[in-house]
Amino acid sequence: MVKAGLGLTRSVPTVVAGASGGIGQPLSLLLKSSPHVDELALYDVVNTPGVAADLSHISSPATVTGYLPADDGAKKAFKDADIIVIPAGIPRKPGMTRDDLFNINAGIVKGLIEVAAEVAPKAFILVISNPVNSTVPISAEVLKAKNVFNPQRLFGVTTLDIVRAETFVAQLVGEAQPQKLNIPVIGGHSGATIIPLFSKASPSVSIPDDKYDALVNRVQFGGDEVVKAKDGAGSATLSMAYAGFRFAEKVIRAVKGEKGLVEPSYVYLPGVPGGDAIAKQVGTDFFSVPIELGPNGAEKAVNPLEGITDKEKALLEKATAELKGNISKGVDFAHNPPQK
Ligand SMILES: NC(=O)c1ccc[n+]([C@@H]2O[C@H](COP(=O)([O-])OP(=O)(O)OC[C@H]3O[C@@H](n4cnc5c(N)ncnc54)[C@H](O)[C@@H]3O)[C@@H](O)[C@H]2O)c1
Ligand SMILES: O=C(O)C[C@H](O)C(=O)O
Repeated sequence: MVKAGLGLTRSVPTVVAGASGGIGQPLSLLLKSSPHVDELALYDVVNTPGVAADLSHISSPATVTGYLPADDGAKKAFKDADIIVIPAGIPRKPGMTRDDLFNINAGIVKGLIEVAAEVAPKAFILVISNPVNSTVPISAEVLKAKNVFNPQRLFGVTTLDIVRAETFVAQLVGEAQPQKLNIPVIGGHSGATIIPLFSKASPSVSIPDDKYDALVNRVQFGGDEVVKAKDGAGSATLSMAYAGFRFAEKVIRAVKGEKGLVEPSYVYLPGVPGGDAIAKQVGTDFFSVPIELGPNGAEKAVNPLEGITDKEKALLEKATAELKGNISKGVDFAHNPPQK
C-alpha cells in the first residue's frame, strides 16, 4: 500500500476499482486534479502502488492510496468509501459486442460489489464495466441479497453517450462549443438500446431529415468506431475517463450539497423518486434518464418522454426489447452464478 498526500478534508472518500487500466489511470488523474476530491483510493489487481505514487506527487488536495488484492486490499480500499467508481474488467476487441464481455466482467463486478456491500454499504456506486445494461442489474441483485440495496445510490455510467451526442451534433450544426449543448440520451448503453433525444436538446437544434439516421447510428455505435480504430488495443479509454469523471465529479459535488446537478444515468427506476411512472411507461425497470443529483444520490428521475417524436418513439420500442434481455441475463447470473 502506498499512502501519500496532505488530505486536509476527508468528507467524500472516493475509490476507483480497476484504477490501473486504460480508463482507470486517466480517470484517477482527473479525480486527483479535482478540487472536489479529498481522498482517493486506487484498487486494481496490478500496478496500483506505482499509479498511486505517481499521482500523489500532483499538487492538489486529494490524498492518494494504492491497494492490491493481497492482505484484503479490496476491503481496505473500499472501507467506508462514499463513492466507488468501477471501470474494472476487460474491454472489447474488433468483432465483439459488449455482451461478449459478460462471462468475464459479470464475475469481476459481482466480486467488487460484494466487497462494497460488506465494508461500504452506503457508498454511491458508479458502474462503468461493460455490459453496463447487465452489470448494473447484477450489482443491484448482489446488494439486495446483502440487504443494502439503495437504488438512489447505484448508477450505470452512460455519460459517454451524452458526450458523443454533444460532439457529433455540434459538428453537424456548426456549434464551436459542444459543451454548451445539452442532449439527453436515454435507455441503455449498447447499440440499439442507446436512444438520443435530439428533439429535447437545449438549446434546440435542427437536424436535417437526411442526416438523422446516420447521426443516431453514430451515437449508438460510437464505441465501435473507437474499437475499430484501436485495432485490437481496446476500446474508448480517454473519452470514457473524461465522461466518467464528469459524472463522478457531479455526484461528489451533489453529495457535498451543490444543487441543480442533472445528468442521465442508468438506474433502477422504481427505486428513484419519479422513476416508477417512467418505468411503467418504458416497460423496463433499469433505464437511463436524466437524474437530479443531491446529497442522497438520485433525488429525482426526470421524465424525458413527453413530446418526443415518432422516430424517437420507434427507437424507444426497439431499445426496450433488447434491454429486457440484457437485464434478465444480469439478474439470472446474480442468482445462479456459474460454478467454478
Ligand atoms: N460505460 C461506458 O461507457 C464504458 C466506456 C468504455 C469502456 N467501458 C468498459 O470499461 C471496462 C474497462 O475498460 P478499460 O479499457 O479500462 O480496460 P483495461 O483492460 O485497460 O483496464 C481494466 C482494468 O481492470 C483491472 N481488473 C481486472 N479485474 C479486476 C478486479 N477483479 N478488481 C480490480 N481490477 C480489476 C485490470 O487489471 C485492468 O487494470 C471494460 O469493461 C469496458 O468495456 C465502459
Ligand atoms: O464500445 C465499448 O466497448 C466501450 C464503451 O462502451 C464505449 O461506448 O465506448
